[in-house]
Amino acid sequence: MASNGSCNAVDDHKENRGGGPGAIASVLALATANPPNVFYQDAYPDYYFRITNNEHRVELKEKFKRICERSTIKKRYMFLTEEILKQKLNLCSFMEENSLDTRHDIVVEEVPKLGAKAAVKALQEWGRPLSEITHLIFCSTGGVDLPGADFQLIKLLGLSLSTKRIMLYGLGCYAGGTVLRIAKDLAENNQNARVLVVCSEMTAIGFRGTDDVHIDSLIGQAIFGDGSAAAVVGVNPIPGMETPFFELVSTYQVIIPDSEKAIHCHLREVGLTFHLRSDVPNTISENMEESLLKMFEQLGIRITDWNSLFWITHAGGRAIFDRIEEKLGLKPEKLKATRHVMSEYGNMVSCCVFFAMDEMRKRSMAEGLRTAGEGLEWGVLHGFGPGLTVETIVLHAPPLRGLVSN
Ligand SMILES: CC(=O)CC(=O)SCCNC(=O)CCNC(=O)[C@H](O)C(C)(C)COP(=O)(O)OP(=O)(O)OC[C@H]1O[C@@H](n2cnc3c(N)ncnc32)[C@H](O)[C@@H]1OP(=O)(O)O
Repeated sequence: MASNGSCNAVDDHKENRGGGPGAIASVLALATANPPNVFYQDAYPDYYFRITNNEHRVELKEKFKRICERSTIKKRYMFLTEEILKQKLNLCSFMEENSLDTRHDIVVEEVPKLGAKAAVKALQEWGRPLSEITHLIFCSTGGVDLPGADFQLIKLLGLSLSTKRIMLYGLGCYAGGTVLRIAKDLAENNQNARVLVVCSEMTAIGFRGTDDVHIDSLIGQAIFGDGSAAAVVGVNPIPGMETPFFELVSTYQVIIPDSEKAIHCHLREVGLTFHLRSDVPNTISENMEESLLKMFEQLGIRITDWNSLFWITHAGGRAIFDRIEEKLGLKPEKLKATRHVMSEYGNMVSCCVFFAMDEMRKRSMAEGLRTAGEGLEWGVLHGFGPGLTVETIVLHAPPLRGLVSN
């Protein structure tokens, strides 16, 4: 990497801000959670074709096996168990009308609870009084309700009733970047703000059987999993009490032109449908470099090798990581955290970037590295999803100052 001086870029950024010096938001605590039920990918084709009553589709099952194998996923967690599905057979057909109520009964109840599981852990790690949480951003693809999952979470956690809430439904996989972008703006522009960010995603909104035609829907059944993640974001960390793991230096959201039909999902009486074109890996990878160059240029940093950064990328699908590596000349270890998330949990929509961030920081600390970003100072976080929408965040990882493995 060539730069105008790594830390200077952050200092310049601080000085240019209306919020005054020091007003740069950091991730101060982070945690993840999953439902208890684990599904191993090598056994999943048998289970899935049996539970959805599709065992007669022998060739399709073989194709599903190939997709599962090539996904590089080892296991996923899901709230829906065989026991539950046997009682809710309308979730097991391909397009059962009137299944939305069944799905909603589950996700409206369970999405806030799963979110609370991660939030409790993040708040514990943060260690400050609950009353210091000023804002809550809650994000979930499914479970639209009034009052929403944000309201339920306030009750579950016992947060102040005057916590300022933002509820984001239905964004999809780029939302991990979106919530951090909004958290940064809130934290940097409201004195003493501490923003609790929570993502909670459940496949119950779109779990379904299969037909012979819609292979993209079948890919969704092979890769998505349930999970939740939470982070506390704020400026001016209290020395000795709050640890800034990753500074959110700058953010960028863009729609890739003419890619509207590449990933789209629709909430119908049959639940959330999932549509995916096979050009997604190419489209995402081909459009990544331009945004990165633009962002680093604005910070006065010239990158000559993308391997000089640490990478936190949405665990969307194996073929996407392969194309990104090829396109940007990344060494295989650069997307290690993302590939780890894909392998151990599958695609958990908005939560994936937080899982990758947590994995990276824990590994960095366990290995005694200088920063939570694999010992490096600068990194990027990418969320991508319907639109195609890409969220990019430039991250700065300050020195860990003697923190040891947890
Ligand atoms: C929800 C959100 O908001 C955001 C998201 O994250 S959406 C999800 C984004 N993820 C993706 O786009 C997945 C990217 N794709 C992949 O990771 C890989 O293609 C994969 C794991 C699905 C398969 O691995 P692969 O190396 O491509 O294996 P490959 O042998 O070529 O494909 C397996 C089969 O799937 C089919 N296939 C792959 N992608 C397909 C697609 N998009 N549509 C239809 N069929 C597809 C192939 O034709 C192939 O069929 P045959 O075995 O009969 O030839």
